[in-house]
Amino acid sequence: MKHGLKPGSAKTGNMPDSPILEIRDLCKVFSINGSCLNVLENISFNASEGEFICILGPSGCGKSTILKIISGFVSPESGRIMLNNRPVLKPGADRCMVFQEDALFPWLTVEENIVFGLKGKQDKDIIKHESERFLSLTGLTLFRDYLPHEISGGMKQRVALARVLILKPKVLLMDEPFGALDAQTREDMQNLLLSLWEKLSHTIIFVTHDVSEAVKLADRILVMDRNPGRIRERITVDLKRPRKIEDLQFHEFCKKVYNISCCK
Ligand SMILES: Nc1ncnc2c1ncn2[C@@H]1O[C@H](COP(=O)(O)OP(=O)(O)OP(=O)(O)O)[C@@H](O)[C@H]1O
Repeated sequence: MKHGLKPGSAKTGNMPDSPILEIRDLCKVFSINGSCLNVLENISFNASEGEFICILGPSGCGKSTILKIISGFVSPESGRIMLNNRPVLKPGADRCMVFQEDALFPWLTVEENIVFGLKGKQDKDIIKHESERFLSLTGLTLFRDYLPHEISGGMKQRVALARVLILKPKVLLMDEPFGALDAQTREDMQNLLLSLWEKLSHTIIFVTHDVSEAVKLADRILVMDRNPGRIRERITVDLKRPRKIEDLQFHEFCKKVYNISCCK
């Protein structure tokens, strides 16, 4: 059972006292052609261990910038990030990112891509063991010797997911990872991600602009405004899991979130 929850239940608003990730008062300004763009203003939220948070908002509201700041690749003007009570000041393997573009190494096989981050850090037996485990968890065992150009877009995203999960990050940062996939593959990937999350208990911060994707996946949804990017609303998704888009309750919840995210 993951993070002390009953299987099939969503978290309610009662988060443990000590979050794994604390984001406090993040502000970010980008300078473009001599003028300043106030991209993020006072972004604050916590994530509990094993929590699945979706950040939902319109294009340009700063969703990706939040992930880049958490990953340590972009510095905020002000504010702080604490991971396990330690300040985040630079990139680290405890925070891994999955993007919309798979960014696999085209000259490496599926298996070589998956174990790439372990090379030189673990001994051969452990790498082999972990490789088998993650190939199996992501349904890629039969495709281990294929090159990226020989597999489908959904399979590439499975490789991208396995490649970061094998590093056992504390926090998985996902930037519209399924945005380029067709509807059926996208649903398959959402289900795969949820099953991996149940087994591996990662904390996930997932960016999307798709309301039904956020409702299907999240324990909590942070709805953002733009210009400047701010958190307008925090919504606990108290629907039972697994969530099915054909259920009336799911549909009603999506309508509620849609109304919140669309009205000013
Ligand atoms: N390195 C940069 N230099 C200047 N401006 C930037 C930079 N990165 C992002 N921006 C600007 O910051 C704003 C927020 O960008 P960001 O990519 O975080 O938004 P987003 O909500 O993820 O958008 P989308 O959903 O379209 O990906 C945009 O106006 C973007 O042009």
